[in-house]
Amino acid sequence: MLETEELSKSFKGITAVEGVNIYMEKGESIGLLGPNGAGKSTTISMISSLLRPDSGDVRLYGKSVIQEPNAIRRVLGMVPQEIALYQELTAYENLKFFGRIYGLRGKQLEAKIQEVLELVGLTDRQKQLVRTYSGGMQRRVNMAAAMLHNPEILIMDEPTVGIDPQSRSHILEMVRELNQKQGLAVLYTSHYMEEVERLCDRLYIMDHGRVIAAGTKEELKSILSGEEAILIDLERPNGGLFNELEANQAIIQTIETEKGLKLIVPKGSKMLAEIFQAAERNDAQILRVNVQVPTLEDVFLHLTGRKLRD
Ligand SMILES: Nc1ncnc2c1ncn2[C@@H]1O[C@H](COP(=O)(O)OP(=O)(O)OP(=O)(O)O)[C@@H](O)[C@H]1O
Repeated sequence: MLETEELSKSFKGITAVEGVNIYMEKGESIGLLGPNGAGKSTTISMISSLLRPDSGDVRLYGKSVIQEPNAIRRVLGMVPQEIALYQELTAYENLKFFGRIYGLRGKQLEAKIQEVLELVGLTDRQKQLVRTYSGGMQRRVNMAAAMLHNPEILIMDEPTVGIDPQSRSHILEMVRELNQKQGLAVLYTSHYMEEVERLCDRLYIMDHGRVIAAGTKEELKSILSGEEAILIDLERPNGGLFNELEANQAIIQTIETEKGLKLIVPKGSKMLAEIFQAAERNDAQILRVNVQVPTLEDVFLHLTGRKLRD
């Protein structure tokens, strides 16, 4: 249905996106995952025809979006990262305004406004000024606005950044239902691994403007199928232990965590005795040790050498 061909974009000599190929089938839920500055927003701006690529193209049902931008605007609902609403109008008035831009009028517009308000759970609050809403509620109005023209594809740019946990959970649930029950195709960008794991069928991992890995969650995790993670909770951080483990050739990666350390080791390697000996040598108090199968977070770390969020 939708695909990009070698999309590239630079800003004043800085490469934001380079050679990105992404495709999306009808009704699919795709995640675009990467740290800040990876090029996610730039990519979706080009997909939605808001930004012209330096080279490459976007195709909707085989036709170039650059040549026919209106075709994608008709089928696409876009929820931008920034809240794009009139603060001094009510949610209802905002939706009326956006509905008119989409060419909706009269009873049809009225019915659609009520339908999308219901969808985002704001029917009861529709007559209140948007500025009195929480960030999460404003984001929900943004989503409602993106749904007014019955889009086939919903693109969401980090929709849960900076909002309260209740609204976050509400948004995730809503997106899942729209995708699974109504067959809406979703392109979801995030730097929260758990969100894309919950929502998306397939993932593209971006870093420094490029797609560095793509596939289903299972496919991506199989990159690390030969590895496992050992989580070590320490009474307090211990630099000596970290340095010793980091220097150990048998350990693939040593990462500091909130509670202590995480080691990526070859599957089945019998490292525990060695870890306890190292702890003793460094006077480190181990509270708990857990062995874990790799997560998508580990896959990201493996591919980039960095954590998703610092
Ligand atoms: N309009 C612009 N002018 C100059 N540089 C830009 C512009 N838009 C993006 N960039 C740069 O391009 C790179 C990619 O940015 P982009 O916003 O696409 O990343 P992102 O993955 O969406 O990150 P974030 O989560 O922070 O939005 C960054 O280095 C950014 O500073």
